[in-house]
Amino acid sequence: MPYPEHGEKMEFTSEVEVADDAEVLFPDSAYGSSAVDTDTEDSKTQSTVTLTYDEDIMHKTILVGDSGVGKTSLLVQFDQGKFIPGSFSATVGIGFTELRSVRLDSSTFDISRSGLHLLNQTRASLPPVVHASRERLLLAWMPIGLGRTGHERDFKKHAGDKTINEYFDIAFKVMLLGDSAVGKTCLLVRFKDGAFLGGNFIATVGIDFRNKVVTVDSMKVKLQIWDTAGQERFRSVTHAYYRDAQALLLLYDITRKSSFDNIRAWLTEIHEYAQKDVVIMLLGNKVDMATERVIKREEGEKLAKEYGVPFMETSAKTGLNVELAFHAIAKELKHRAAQLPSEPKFQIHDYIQQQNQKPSCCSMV
Ligand SMILES: Nc1nc2c(ncn2[C@@H]2O[C@H](COP(=O)(O)OP(=O)(O)OP(=O)(O)O)[C@@H](O)[C@H]2O)c(=O)[nH]1
Repeated sequence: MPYPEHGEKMEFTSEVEVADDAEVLFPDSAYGSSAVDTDTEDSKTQSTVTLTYDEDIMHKTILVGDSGVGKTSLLVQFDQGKFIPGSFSATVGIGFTELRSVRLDSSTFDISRSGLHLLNQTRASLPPVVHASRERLLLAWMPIGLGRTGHERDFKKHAGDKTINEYFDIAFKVMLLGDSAVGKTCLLVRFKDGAFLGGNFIATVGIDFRNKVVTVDSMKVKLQIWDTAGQERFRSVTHAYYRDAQALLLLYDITRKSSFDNIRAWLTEIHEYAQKDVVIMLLGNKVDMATERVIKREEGEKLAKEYGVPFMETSAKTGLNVELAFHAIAKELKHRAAQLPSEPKFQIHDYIQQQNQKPSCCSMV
């Protein structure tokens, strides 16, 4: 059920038939997304199906079923065209495979700019009707995508996610939460690519993620950062992801009072859906818009203190405190996971305060 947004078009005229010489190009299986800059074409297969689409389409499909029924094998068959026999090893959590360009007959279904994310999850909704060959699977999957994230195209501009194969010692899942338009996507893009997404605001649809490896005390820490849609209508989608997040960055916009007032409701949701020991950080974003400020810094500090969470003001536009926010989270998570008994307990509040006192901290202007 694709969302009819951003001008995408997709038509299915009849039962899918695919030529035997169908071939998958550029398969990729990894955590994270990457970019291949190829042109998008409208495509047809042997007159029985007509697909028309543009680059703005994003398809996400979830494989569901009991443990051991063959979800992973089906995905590997589709992605790599082979069956991996041997001892069964259960999927832990969730994984995904992304296909970026798929050749079918003489036409090329180029989904490189948006990606096809096939989520492999033990319990979820949206079971697709599938046929057990990768070409048929593709066509079975294509029409049931979840939509796309609004900034996908802008992500791609920043040329690829090099962290896919980057070495890391330990990985954590971090989520960005907060009302729509507070700057979650911009904060992520600033941290990941060092760039600011100005221009027209395009709301995130559903959820998306990007990886970044940071070094904490000589350990490589991979942050898998999930960017959620702030709009109410996507809330039930994003709730499902809270459970296995180790850290949550909760944002409000210092120029919009309602986004600050809603922080209490966000914290209630967090307490309902997230792990009890999840690391939470409150961020007042858009601090560069000083003349339009309606929420004082002290108000943010007071609220954070009330809930016992660290706080800072950020700007995705100038980069102020963006690195610091993610590094503080990475440090806290790393210390929790790999703290030597001899080491003193890491104090995230103290760390932020110390870093803020450094004269060169923390802007990338
Ligand atoms: N001046 C300024 N503008 C910002 C900043 N961060 C984001 N914006 C702008 O605010 C708007 C919303 O930013 P997004 O990052 O897309 O907001 P979001 O929280 O991801 O929104 P949803 O995807 O709907 O949840 C965009 O027009 C951005 O350019 C900032 O730090 N300073």
